[in-house]
Amino acid sequence: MFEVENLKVSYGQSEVIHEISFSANKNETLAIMGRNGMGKTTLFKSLMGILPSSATKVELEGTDLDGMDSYKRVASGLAYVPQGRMIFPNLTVQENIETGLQVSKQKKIPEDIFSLFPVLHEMRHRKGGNLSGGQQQQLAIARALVTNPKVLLLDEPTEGIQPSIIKDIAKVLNEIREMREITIVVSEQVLSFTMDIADRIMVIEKGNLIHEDLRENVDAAKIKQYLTV
Ligand SMILES: Nc1ncnc2c1ncn2[C@@H]1O[C@H](COP(=O)(O)OP(=O)(O)OP(=O)(O)O)[C@@H](O)[C@H]1O
Repeated sequence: MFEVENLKVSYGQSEVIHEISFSANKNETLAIMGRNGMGKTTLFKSLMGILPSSATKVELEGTDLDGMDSYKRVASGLAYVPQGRMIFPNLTVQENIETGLQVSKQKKIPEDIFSLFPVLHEMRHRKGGNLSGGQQQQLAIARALVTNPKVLLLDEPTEGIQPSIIKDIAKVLNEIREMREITIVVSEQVLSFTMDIADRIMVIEKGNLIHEDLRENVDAAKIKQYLTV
């Protein structure tokens, strides 16, 4: 279980995340949806320890992550696929994935990574910068997965990706959850995508979680309203 209680994040004097609390179970996918500027990236960066925050609890399966450096959070089981993917354009696909291996202390990329992403195997000697947006997204997910996370955080994975490829990303995230039984927390603006992967959908607005539905009870019209300006 991944538990966050009363998380606050500020830029200088300006508080942009206001005492957010949520938890996500093992083998659960939670989507946090909201428009641009509502605080999704700030929330994820603070969970990774990239931005300072205060909370009464940030815990992963009993391990207290609050105040921990990013690299220790990764070693404790948190992995992050940032918005914009942030792969290394001048490293090959294989080298990009290998940067994640340092954490898991494995030497070789596990076989299941290439079974999940056959295209990355085909392209393993190409430079990351020469991949399409969808392929780069797969690469960023693969790089995060080789750290053997218990929780995978993905910040707007569909951004800038064409609709047919969005379906593939949804499929692979469902496969990952089935294979590894991990927790996935994804920030998104595309409801059709989150309906394909999420067990639960929350809405973030101006740094507050203001709405929550189980997928089977989703009021699509209401969520779409929150997502349109
Ligand atoms: N470095 C920063 N300094 C000051 N304010 C910031 C900074 N980064 C973001 N903000 C503000 O924090 C709020 C939340 O931004 P954030 O980027 O987390 O939103 P988001 O939901 O991820 O949006 P997007 O999808 O556009 O990235 C916004 O009001 C934004 O202007």
